[in-house]
Order: sequence, then structure tokens, then C-alpha cells
Amino acid sequence: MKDLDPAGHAVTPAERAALERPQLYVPASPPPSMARLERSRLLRKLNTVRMMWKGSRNLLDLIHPELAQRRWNVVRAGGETIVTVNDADFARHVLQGNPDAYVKGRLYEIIFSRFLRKSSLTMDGETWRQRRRLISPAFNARAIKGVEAVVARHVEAMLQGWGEAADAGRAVDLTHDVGELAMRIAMEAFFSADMGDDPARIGALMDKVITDAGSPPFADIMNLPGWFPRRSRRKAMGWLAELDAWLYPLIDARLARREAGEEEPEAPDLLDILVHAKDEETGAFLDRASIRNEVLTLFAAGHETTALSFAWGLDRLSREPERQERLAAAAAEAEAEAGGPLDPAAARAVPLLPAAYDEILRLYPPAFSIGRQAVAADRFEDVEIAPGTRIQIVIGMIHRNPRYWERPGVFDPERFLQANRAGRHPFAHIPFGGGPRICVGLALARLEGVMVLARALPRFRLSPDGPPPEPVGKITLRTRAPVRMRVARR
Ligand code: HEM
Repeated sequence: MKDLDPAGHAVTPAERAALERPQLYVPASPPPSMARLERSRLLRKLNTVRMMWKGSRNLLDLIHPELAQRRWNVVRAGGETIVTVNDADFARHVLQGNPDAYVKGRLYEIIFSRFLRKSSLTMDGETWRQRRRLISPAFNARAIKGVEAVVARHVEAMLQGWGEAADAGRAVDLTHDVGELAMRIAMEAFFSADMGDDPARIGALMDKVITDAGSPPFADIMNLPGWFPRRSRRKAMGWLAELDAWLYPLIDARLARREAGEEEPEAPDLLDILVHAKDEETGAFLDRASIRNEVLTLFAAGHETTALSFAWGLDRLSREPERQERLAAAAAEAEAEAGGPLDPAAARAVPLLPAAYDEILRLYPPAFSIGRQAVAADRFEDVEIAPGTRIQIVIGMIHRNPRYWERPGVFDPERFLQANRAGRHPFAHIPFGGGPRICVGLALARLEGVMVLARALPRFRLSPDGPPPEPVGKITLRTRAPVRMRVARR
């Protein structure tokens, strides 16, 4: 029997089986089994070359599918020891138990150094601690409250476009729409009225620079010698120069106002908060280059991740008619009680809405895998971790690990209702990482996530416009092609 979505599109049994399989990514041509690789040095060498080749197009190919049945796997490749982790205890040990034994490492440096330079995302040790203290006020409860109205307004603007698409019987380009949504929110949250007349140009520049920064040449990722061909980044450096030419004067104007003795405005935007952030211990402000680096970093770390969570999440909801109806009914009921569209506090108070966003982040974590590099000798159970060892915590596998999750491929927001959380490992769900370096922007991401669900679902019935998207691992978990979706007014 076919499972019909509300618009009458058939979700075929094969699609349902693919959607609900425990692993998100199953390679088209699987590598030799781990047991065979462990037995033969030659096979290991050949496989490293094969993985490098495949990984250059899709980083998910670097993760051995049999890791799903293991807690971790240790390999040596390119002169490095790499431990891939599919275990919540191991993840907790590295991220929270002994974080000072690890740094972000070479990979982060490669991805971010040319564009964003040194920032909270890439620094380590005491300099990172100090920087984190300085940027945290931009994401505290007061700052998040300050952007609530911005989020609501831009979500409404996106939904207006959906209304027009629904009336015209057109599909919406979901990838485009949520990308624009996340960019518009970030632009206004950071720069409020200072965006000038050209927010679209600046948004597009930001987008291009960030997308390029997020796809470093594979030869750099694999530490290949300088003669190995690399994609040119000249164009991206040009966009960056254009962006800097816009951003620096904006920062300078705010710095000049601070120097002239002006207090932080009553309703500061995030740039104001960074300009006025003062280290309690040293009394120092961030200098202009550091503010620039932080602004670009926060855009890079926050924009694509959030947009991807909406693209994956709304697509999945479009294929889950029953769950979608239940969520829509819960949101509509709360709307009726509130007498209008839900504000963030009211949306958060409908338990199924934040639970659904958590479930989306479990199945499709935009930061699929995060890395560390050991700087001190460490040990976890019987794994000796020498300085230099790279650890890859495969969040996407932990999130579908049957040791922590029943029917891991099934989309079930109720897992995250308070009553069903008891006894779950605290590191079984880590879409935002964990420990001291947990995502600084998670409250903003959650605010956006809950608002998108709270405003979209009671008004529109979502249905798919094509087969489920295919995952592609860059630094984030992207879809191979833009995702399209059908919307109908309720
Ligand atoms: C759904 C959206 C998001 C996801 C899934 C996500 C995920 C993550 C993860 C997993 C980390 C930890 C990385 C590690 O330990 O190596 C992280 C760190 C970070 N995120 Fe997010 N993030 C999201 C949204 C945001 C937003 C909206 C911002 C800011 C506007 C942001 C800014 C940052 C920064 C600056 C760090 C580095 C923190 C530090 O090292 O101290 N993220 N994020």
C-alpha cells in the first residue's frame, strides 16, 4: 500500500524505506570491509587513494560505513593517525572531559584562515577563552530577545512568497528560500539599519565568500604537496576584498562613535554588542580586525548551517504527512488560543515544535562531523591517543546509533518530549557540539527553527516535489541538488 501525502503525491515504499534506513549515507560503491583492510597493508594503501579521490567530491565517502557497527575506528593515512568516533562517551571525553588536550587543528586552519582569519571558531587555549568571553554577550538572552522581531518578520516575508507560489500552483525553491531567510535575518541582526540600500548585493557577496570558504580545495584538506592542482580561489579573494571594503567603514563608524564617548544604543544590534564588548579581566575591547573576523566567522558558522537545517527538515516533513498534520494541529491550536501567529515564547511553549526541530537536527545535523587534534597524550578506554592524532567525531552517526536511539531512521519528534528524554546519554544528541566549545549561536538557531515551524505549518501543507534529496558532505551536510517543495494553503 502506498503512503499518501496530503497533496496526493505517493511516497513509494522504496522511498519510505530509504528515508527510514538507519544510516543517512550509504555509498554507491562501498569500500572493502574493515576486516579486510585491517589484514592487508596494500589494500589499505589502495583504499586511501580511492577514498581521497571519492572524498574530494563528497566527504561522507571518507567515513567507513561499517563504523555504524563500531564505537570507533583507528586508521593511519597520510602519516597521520585518525580516530573516527561513533560513541557518545568518547565524544564526551574529547569535547568535555579533557578538552585542553585538544585543539581545533589543521583542518579548521585550512578552512578558515584565508578568509575569516583568526576568530573564536579557530583559536585555541587562553586566546580562545578570552575571545569567547567577548563575543558571548552577542548571543545572551537579551541579545536573542532583540532579534526575535527580526526573525518573525523575515519568516513572514518568506511565507508570503509561499502563498503566491501556492496560488499560482508553482513549487517553491526551498534551498533558495531558506538560504535567503537565514541571510536576511543575519544581515539585519548584525547591522540593523546600516545595511544601506544594497542588502541584496552584500548578502550575495557574503553567501559567495562563505560558500567558497566552506569548500576548501581537497588538496589542502589532505595536505597534498604544493604542485598538486588546486581550484583557484582568486575570484573568492576578489569578493572578499569587496566585502571588506563595505564592512570596515561600517565598523570604523561604530568604533568612532564609541571613541567619542557614545554608550551602547538602547536596542543594540550584534555589531554594536561586539564593538562595545569589554573583557572584564583585562578591560580590553576587540580591535577592528578582530571585529571583522568575528562578524565574518559568525556569518559563516551560522548562516549555512541554519539554512540547511530548514531545507532538510521541511523536506522531511513534506514526506511525513501524519507527523506534519500533528505538528500543524498543535501549532494551530496554540494560535487559536493566542489569537494570532505565535511569537517565539508561545512557539517554544508548544512542546512538539522545539521537539520537531531537535529531531530534524538529529537526523540531518548540518555539522555532520567535527574534528579535533590532540596536543597532549590522552587515553580513552584502551585507545592511546598520541599528540598529533586527529579525532573525527561523526555526529551524524552518533545521532543514528541504535545504542542510543530506537528505530533511528524514523522521524519521530516525540522522542524529544520531556517525558521521553529520561535516561538518554547527554552526548547522544550533539548537533551543536558539546563542552566549552559548544556552538555559541545555538539559541539563535533554535529561535529561527522554532519560528519557521510555528509560522509555516499552520498555514501551509507541505508536499514533496521529487525524490528525497541526496546528501553530500562538504564541511556541512548539503543536498546534492537544490530542494524543491510544493505548498498548499490550509
Ligand atoms: C543549526 C544551526 C547550527 C549548527 C548545527 C551549528 C553547529 C555547531 C557546532 C557543531 C559547533 C561546534 C564545533 C566544534 O566543536 O568543532 C559550532 C560552533 C560554533 N558555532 Fe554554530 N551551529 C549553528 C548555528 C550557529 C549560529 C546561528 C551561529 C552564530 C551566528 C554559530 C556560530 C558558531 C561559532 C562562533 C562556533 C565556535 C564556538 C567556539 O569554538 O567557541 N553557529 N556550531
